[in-house]
Amino acid sequence: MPAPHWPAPTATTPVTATVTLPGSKSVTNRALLLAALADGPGVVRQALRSRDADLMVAALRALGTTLEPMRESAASVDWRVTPGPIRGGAHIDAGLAGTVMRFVPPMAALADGPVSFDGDPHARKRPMGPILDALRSLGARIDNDALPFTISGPPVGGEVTLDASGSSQFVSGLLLTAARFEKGVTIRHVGPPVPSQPHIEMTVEMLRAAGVAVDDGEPEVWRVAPGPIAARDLTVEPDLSNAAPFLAAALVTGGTVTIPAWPARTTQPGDALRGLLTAMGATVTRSSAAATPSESVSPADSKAVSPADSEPASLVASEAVSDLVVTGTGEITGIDADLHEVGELTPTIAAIAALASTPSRIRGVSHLRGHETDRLAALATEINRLGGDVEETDDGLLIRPRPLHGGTFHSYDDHRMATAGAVIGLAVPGVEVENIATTAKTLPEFVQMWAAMLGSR
Ligand SMILES: O=C(O)C1=C[C@@H](OP(=O)(O)O)[C@@H](O)[C@H](O)C1
Ligand SMILES: C=C(OP(=O)(O)O)C(=O)O
Repeated sequence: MPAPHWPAPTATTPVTATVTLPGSKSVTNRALLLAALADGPGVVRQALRSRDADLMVAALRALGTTLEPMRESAASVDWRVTPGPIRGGAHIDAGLAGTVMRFVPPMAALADGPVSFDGDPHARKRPMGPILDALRSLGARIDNDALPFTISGPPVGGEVTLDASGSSQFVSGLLLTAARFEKGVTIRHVGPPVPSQPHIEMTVEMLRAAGVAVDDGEPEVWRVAPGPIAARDLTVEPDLSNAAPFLAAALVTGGTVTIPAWPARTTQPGDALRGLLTAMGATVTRSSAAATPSESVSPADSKAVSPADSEPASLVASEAVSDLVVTGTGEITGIDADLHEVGELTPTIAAIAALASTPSRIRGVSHLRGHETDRLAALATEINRLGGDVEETDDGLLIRPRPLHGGTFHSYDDHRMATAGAVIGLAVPGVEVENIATTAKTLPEFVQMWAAMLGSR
């Protein structure tokens, strides 16, 4: 029997809360994969625990990597990762995780036997063609153009041309394993612009921090020399994209939300929230003040690893962090924004825009049709179901102000749709989110954290 819909809590007063977020999905899954490919045992601290991260852990174990928890809590875990010979004969469940279905196949191609992949029903619809074709031209054999498929190798590497306009993960996936291919890999993108550039920068930075030579000097070309990937001890930053719905609550309720440990410098696209929320009427500041314990919201775990007791930070981990403080007035201004580089923020920005007093236009995100669901269609359908006025365009959404009413907000198994419903529910009584449990993809404790933010625990 399906779980009952989640009645999204309405905020009756301005929210005042400090919200501590677990680790970034994108950094966690890159760090684990690189550790599995490294030249010796390494450590990944404050790794996220979530469905996508669990799927990555299971995939790496199936391929012969040993992952042992050194310290764990409900929301995060410090992993000791010991690489092993890459084992064939494995079956990998990618779930609905882009980082598993695009990052693991290049590693699996190096296994000593065939490796099969499958995922959730919708995962079979997510674009895979360009990365599978690229792996073929580098020497792998693959029996399909999407999930499910079986891959065998080994690929020797070399030069490949692909169209990565559908997903930056095609580039990141090849880059992460490229140094382990005999000839390395040169990737040349041909086609409309590649989205999510910060995620590619994240990949390049993490590779360089592991001693891999990456030349990205020529636009849309990435060259990775063959060589070892150094084992590291790194600490994962908090997930700034998952900060989005919580920070949205400050705008929607005219309150203040503080996120501790916001990195001074990061490749996470969530950092763009500072500018986006300012444009929508928030005041955004950084402060080094410690969180007030009584107001603090963190995933329910008494043993949580706090950034303060972690080991020395790596390049990717924050060398300097501060609190990010977002304050709203309750009045929201619409926005005209190209979210091409930060597409995963779109559902939250659209939810805030649906509550604004002026129209919004979101552009540059046609690739969102290949995400967990067609996010443009899903956002338009669900906001309009609540009485909204949202129009899909070729590459985005037009969102015009209109009073909303309660009703069911479908999540389409998309964590960011579910949290978008929660944001709207803050201001609109009677919103019920279908399948709120899908937030487990990247933030299993979303419901508890949301309730705690609203002061109802
Ligand atoms: O590499 C990554 O970790 C990600 C890249 C982006 O994918 P797309 O380029 O497909 O949007 C982003 O949307 C996704 O959530 C995570
Ligand atoms: C697009 C997303 O995820 P994935 O890594 O599965 O592509 C996302 O988290 O918004």
